[in-house]
Amino acid sequence: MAVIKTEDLTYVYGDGTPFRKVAVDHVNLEIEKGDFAGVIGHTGSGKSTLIQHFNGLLKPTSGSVYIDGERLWDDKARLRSIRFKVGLVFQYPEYQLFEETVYKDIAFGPKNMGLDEEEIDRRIKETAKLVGLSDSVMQKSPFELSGGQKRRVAIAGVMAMEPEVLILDEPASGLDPKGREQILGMIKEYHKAKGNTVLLVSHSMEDIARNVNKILVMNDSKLFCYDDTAKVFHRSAELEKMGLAVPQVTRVFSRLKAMGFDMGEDVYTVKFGSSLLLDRLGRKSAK
Ligand SMILES: Nc1ncnc2c1ncn2[C@@H]1O[C@H](COP(=O)(O)OP(=O)(O)OP(=O)(O)O)[C@@H](O)[C@H]1O
Repeated sequence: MAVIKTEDLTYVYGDGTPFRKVAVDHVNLEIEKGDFAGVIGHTGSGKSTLIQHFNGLLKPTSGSVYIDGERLWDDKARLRSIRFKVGLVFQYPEYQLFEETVYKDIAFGPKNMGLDEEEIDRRIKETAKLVGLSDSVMQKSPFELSGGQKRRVAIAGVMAMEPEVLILDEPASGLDPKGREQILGMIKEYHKAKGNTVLLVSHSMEDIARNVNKILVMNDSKLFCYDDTAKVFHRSAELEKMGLAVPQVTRVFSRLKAMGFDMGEDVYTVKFGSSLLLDRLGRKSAK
């Protein structure tokens, strides 16, 4: 069974006003348990509006959202437990840190879930390790930390709730290249360790290509596709028409393919690095 399913999901901002805007338009989607998916689309294509339906932050104007087969909004009292099941990390989550210590900040979500102290402590230690926060940092004020570290704390706070689905809206935005790598690497590690469903909204095709195995493309409020990374990058001409730059390495491989160098499917899974390219070219020219 799909962990997230939508049926004709539609959301309209400002309905009945002159500012009416259909932000999500009849989206039918099934996301399987364990998928690690990138959500891409140009600015204003509906990515954030779509994901905010998955934990009941937004109520569909029409259509339905199911989490683990349960239709959201049928029973409002159940929404709280859905929010524990589907963790949402907003852009710049570090602005929401407020506790005196890093430890207390990460503990906030698990405490709200009503877990006992021992379980909270176990989760905090496990999550801190996963996101690379050392013991010495745990009793510091989050405000003493660097920007990248603050973001780790904020993300760890949601991870410690052990949601079945973790959704992150632009988790690397505003960080320098090293910081981006670290945050994305840590999310990849989390997925590997937990096997939970992870959705990563990003403007950067390079970030997406290197990390996920599925891609959801939004275009003009509609779902363009939800498919394996390799298959989506195969549609590079259509993506470019939508203003979505295909990662450079993929583009190079596409051009080489058009020139008669057939390097097979795996190049679209974006195994970065010139060694692969040289290896493939070497093998081709040796034939
Ligand atoms: N609160 C709001 N009120 C009115 N219109 C909104 C609101 N939030 C978003 N919109 C509009 O809905 C459409 C979809 O916005 P959304 O933020 O979901 O897109 P996005 O793909 O996440 O964009 P970005 O990549 O810039 O974050 C856009 O046209 C946007 O202007």
